[in-house]
Amino acid sequence: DEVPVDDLHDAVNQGLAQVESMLELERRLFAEGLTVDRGTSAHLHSRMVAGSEQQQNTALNAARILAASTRLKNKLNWSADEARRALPLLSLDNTLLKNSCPESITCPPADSIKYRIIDGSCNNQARPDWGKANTPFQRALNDAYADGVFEPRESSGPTPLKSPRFISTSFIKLGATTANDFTLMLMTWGQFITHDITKASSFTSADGKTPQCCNVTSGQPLNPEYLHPFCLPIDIPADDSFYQQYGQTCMTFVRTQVGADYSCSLGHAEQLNGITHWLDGSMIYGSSSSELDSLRLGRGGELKNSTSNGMELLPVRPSCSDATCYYAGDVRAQENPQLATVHTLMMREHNRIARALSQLNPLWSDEVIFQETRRIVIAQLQHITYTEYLPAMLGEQAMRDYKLTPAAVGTYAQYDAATAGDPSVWNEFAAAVFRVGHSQVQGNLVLYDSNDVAVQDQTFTLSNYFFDASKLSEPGFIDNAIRGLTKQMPLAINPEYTSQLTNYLFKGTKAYGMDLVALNVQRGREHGIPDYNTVRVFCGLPKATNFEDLANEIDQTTIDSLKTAYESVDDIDLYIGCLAESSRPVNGSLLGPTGLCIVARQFAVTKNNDRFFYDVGNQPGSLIIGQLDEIRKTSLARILCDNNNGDVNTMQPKAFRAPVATSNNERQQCSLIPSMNLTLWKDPKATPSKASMVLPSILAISFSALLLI
Ligand code: HEM
Repeated sequence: DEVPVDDLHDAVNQGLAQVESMLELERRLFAEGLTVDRGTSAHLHSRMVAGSEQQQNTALNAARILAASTRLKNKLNWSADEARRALPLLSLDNTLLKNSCPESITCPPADSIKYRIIDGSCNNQARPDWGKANTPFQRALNDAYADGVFEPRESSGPTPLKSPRFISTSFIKLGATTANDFTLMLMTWGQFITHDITKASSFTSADGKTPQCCNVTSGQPLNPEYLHPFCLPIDIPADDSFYQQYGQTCMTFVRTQVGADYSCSLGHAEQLNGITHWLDGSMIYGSSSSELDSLRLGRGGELKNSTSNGMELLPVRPSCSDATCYYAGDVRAQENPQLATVHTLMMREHNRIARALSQLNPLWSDEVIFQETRRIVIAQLQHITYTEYLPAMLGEQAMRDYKLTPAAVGTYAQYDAATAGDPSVWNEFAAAVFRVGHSQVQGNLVLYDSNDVAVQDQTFTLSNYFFDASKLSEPGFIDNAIRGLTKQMPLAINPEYTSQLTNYLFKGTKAYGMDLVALNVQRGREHGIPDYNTVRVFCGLPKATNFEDLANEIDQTTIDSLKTAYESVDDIDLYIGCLAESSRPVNGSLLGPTGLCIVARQFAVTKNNDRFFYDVGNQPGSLIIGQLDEIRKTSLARILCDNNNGDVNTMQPKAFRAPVATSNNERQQCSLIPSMNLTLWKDPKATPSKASMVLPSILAISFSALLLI
């Protein structure tokens, strides 16, 4: 039915007013000191999920649209389903919210775009916004907001869902079962590429402050009148086996910034992805031109760096004095030292290639060398992810079933802009499923010397080094960490976690930190992610009518612990369901069927809709066949060999797999590991011809002659 125009305008006015009062309340709360303090775990967490200034503006505009959507839904007494259906049909074009909609993007002609635009826009001319930074996630399934707009998912029955911390303590076991066929690099690469494609930022004020959602002095919940509207603190049961001793019954949690899409209509909340959705090296190069400017050296196509103890390290922020001074294309680069090591190696790889291209093509400008190098590094990143990482996570069968394997010869012929779809990251993937990788995290990091012997005094505990990459400048650290990452095993993906993540996340100098499992569960609920049973059906599995129906995919012990956490089989959080499934992984994969289906389909979406994907031919940005063949020789092992501090001379060819003879993957001399031949990038047009070299010499001679006179 038609919605009365007056009701629409009223809702718009009320939406605008509601956000104004939110800002007013925010000023009052912040004046009373209700922001997160430096040095607390909440502060480190806010660094992990910090949004840019541009993101904050976009998010506030979207909050206005959301507030109007809720007002209208309430006014017209719509059910959640009615709201879901009707709101997106209501255009804001003729309302005061028109200015809150994103402005349309104009692209240069497709033929002229040889290199990816840094913010991810204009990959597909028909939808220039697709994949751009600061655009919303998309969803594989309908949202599961309780009100069809923004209220977190609720229980399927009369009893409310249990607190995420309760779910964590009743379902997750502390343990350290390892995945013996793999290396810890599999975990770190998973985190590295996560930071290339997805970043949900918590709501932050215009001046970059994060609301505090608990009473930090007492550790108890805040009085509701002090709660910022974007706060959604996690209840900690009073008898919690860990936090009880510290008197904590509240874990701070801020909801994610929301975004508005280009349809300029009302609708449910869709969270904002602060970085480009493409697998395009944005964690190396940034997702905006200002970020890129701050990363480029401006000479020889290189990236900025710093030097310490003779080592090339990430650049250091000016006038920074704490442990978090390095920076890269993503603010999470120093979240842990191993991740910062991989960032350092990829920065070095960029500079290594830039120097080689500059030698081959002395006449190329900084810009050309930079862009050609960036294109090669992104191609390597994609190649390693699709030929080494994903086969290890998903198995060879799934690589075939989901057509994820890039072309081994020639080019991939099927890219067509007219049929390419939306490449945006799926909310279900980012807010729930891919987070199962957290289960692979080791609590103690072991480093190995050049004899592959563990260096006892370099072994460290993760929670002492969150957002502290100071170790990277210690002599020997990077090379020993490379050997550690390619020798130490990750934990298996299963319901066992290290307490470093479940009790000590971002603890800093305190005795306790946050619980990442609880954060993940709360995040899934507040993003309106559907429950596990619903997603099972989307993935082709039968709907379970009771817990025992899960027995084909989940082992009995794990089903029993699901029963302690949930009243109904329809309540299971997607992230927890996928962890539970990995107790019975699909043959050849580390994931159960639902987790595998979502991860595989996400990576298909990311690859197939990307005009610049490295094996796509016949596009202005395509690599020529000879170059593509060189990219195919690349491997993570080669990158580790090429960019260490000089002490890593051997490496197993498959760096994500254990260095053992039984799988024909022993460490071998680096010289035996194939490498790219960069002469394929020698530009015949750009080589100084004899004539062009004669001219400058004549000029130089004449100039000296003039000086002599
Ligand atoms: C030491 C290692 C790691 C730590 C400390 C860590 C920590 C975190 C934290 C604090 C968040 C934000 C939680 C929230 O408030 O919602 C997060 C998000 C996430 N993590 Fe990790 N993580 C690690 C490794 C990994 C790995 C190995 C993977 C996957 C293989 C992964 C995948 C994700 C994903 C997909 C997100 C959501 C990102 C977004 O959309 O913003 N993480 N992680």
